[in-house]
Amino acid sequence: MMGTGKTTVGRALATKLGYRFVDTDEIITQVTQQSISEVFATSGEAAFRQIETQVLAKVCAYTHLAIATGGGVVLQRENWSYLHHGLIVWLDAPTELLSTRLSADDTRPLLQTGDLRSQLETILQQRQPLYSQADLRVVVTSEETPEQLATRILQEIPQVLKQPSTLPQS
Ligand SMILES: Nc1ncnc2c1ncn2[C@@H]1O[C@H](COP(=O)(O)OP(=O)(O)O)[C@@H](O)[C@H]1O
Ligand SMILES: O=C(O)C1=C[C@@H](OP(=O)(O)O)[C@@H](O)[C@H](O)C1
Ligand SMILES: [Mg+2]
Repeated sequence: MMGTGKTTVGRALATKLGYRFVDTDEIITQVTQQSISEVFATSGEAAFRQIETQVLAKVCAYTHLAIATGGGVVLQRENWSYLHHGLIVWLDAPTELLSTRLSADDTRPLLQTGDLRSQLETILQQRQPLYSQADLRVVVTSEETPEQLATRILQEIPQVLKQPSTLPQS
């Protein structure tokens, strides 16, 4: 979800792994030569989603790469086949924390109309079933730095790679 820290924590995670890092929004900004807000304003959300899918389709093929996506990447069914090239981490943060973080932020076009808190709640409610399809859910609180969160993600990844029930019996 927007504001949970995908861009910030994803970068920290890549550093810890010795991986490269890309953010799909940053690539979209580079290829369109427009900010995300400008893409939404001039071309609309549907066009943005098409570009996002094209970018994801390219970057998902790389190994040793941590990818931060936009929070709406879960909305397009075909994106899931690309996401599943890797391990999908869901940063799950309460709307209260998100609204504190994003109250002075005007870079997320979907949050620029109406009351921020209720917008976040509405979008989160719609997307929760999609986010819950991720491989790993990490609950975000205000207490941990991006580096601490990245460390915790690294600690939790082995548990989803080696589900006891899927291991061969010895
Ligand atoms: N663990 C954290 N602790 C404090 N602030 C954070 C943390 N993670 C992200 N932030 C801040 O929250 C805001 C949103 O983070 P960002 O990485 O852009 O989220 P996303 O990419 O999920 O929308 C930024 O201002 C960022 O600096
Ligand atoms: O959730 C969304 O629909 C969006 C999230 C944004 O990225 P972040 O999740 O990094 O804020 C960005 O892709 C765009 O504003 C749409
Ligand atoms: Mg981001």
